[in-house]
Amino acid sequence: MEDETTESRNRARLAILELANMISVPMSLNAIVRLKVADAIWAGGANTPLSASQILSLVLPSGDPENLQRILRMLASYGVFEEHLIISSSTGDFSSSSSSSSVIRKYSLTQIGKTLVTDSEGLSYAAYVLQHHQEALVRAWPLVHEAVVDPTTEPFVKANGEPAYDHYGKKPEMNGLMLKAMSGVSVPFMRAILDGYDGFRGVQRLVDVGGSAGDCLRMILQKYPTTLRQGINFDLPEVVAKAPTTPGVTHVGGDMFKSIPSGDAIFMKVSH
Ligand SMILES: C[S@@+](CC[C@H](N)C(=O)[O-])C[C@H]1O[C@@H](n2cnc3c(N)ncnc32)[C@H](O)[C@@H]1O
Repeated sequence: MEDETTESRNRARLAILELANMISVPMSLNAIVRLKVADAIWAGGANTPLSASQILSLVLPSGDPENLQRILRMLASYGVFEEHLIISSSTGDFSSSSSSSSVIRKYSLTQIGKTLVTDSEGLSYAAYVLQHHQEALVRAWPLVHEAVVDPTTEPFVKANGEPAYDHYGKKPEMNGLMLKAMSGVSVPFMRAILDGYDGFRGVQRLVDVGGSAGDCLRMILQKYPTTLRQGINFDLPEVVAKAPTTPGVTHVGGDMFKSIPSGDAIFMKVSH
């Protein structure tokens, strides 16, 4: 039998513990999004390193800075924040020790952290984080093994009694969050695509199947204002009912499994 004390065996034990506790990472991310920490640190571009106490004073009337610091440290280890250790002679900050010279931990945003900052259009990846950790989805995760035991009913349905999009459609707050999450992810993605891709050149009537709020079509229309005459944003009726009015974009509600509108070109983009 293999030696139980070998280095590789010890590494494996640590790895399985880390995997078992992995849920703490997205849940911490969810917490800092709910607390709006990224916008507080960013402060219009300042991105000045702040202590947990300083961040807390910006986001809540009161709270526990030590617990916030635990979350910040955890996410710093995953590259969301940069931790700055500041040597101070004496402060009232909880994060410093009582000795005459102590260390204060401060946090700024990394490139990853900046994806959570609300931009001038009111968008960021924050809604995507929240969308992925809303209760209905979280309820389904412990049932993933059921997809193996009985694949006829997906875990989401077992947990919530109906398929995800039926569920979203009945809950305006989930529907709204889904629209915001998709816009937050798709606008920067589409900007990057359109920088180097010109496959929509010459298309006059373009259909986006599952187009959500219609952001992708809006951006394509902006790139081809003279040739692209009509964008058809096709999505579920509840979704297009909430989509903003956009010049050149016609919102059409329906079920893509039944039929989709015709066009010179039809595209479909998933968020990831
Ligand atoms: C992952 S989102 C992608 C949204 C958008 N294409 C983007 O990339 O930002 C999937 C979209 O498909 C839509 N959808 C789901 N089932 C659909 C159906 N049966 N018919 C039409 N649209 C559907 C959802 O409402 C949602 O807007």
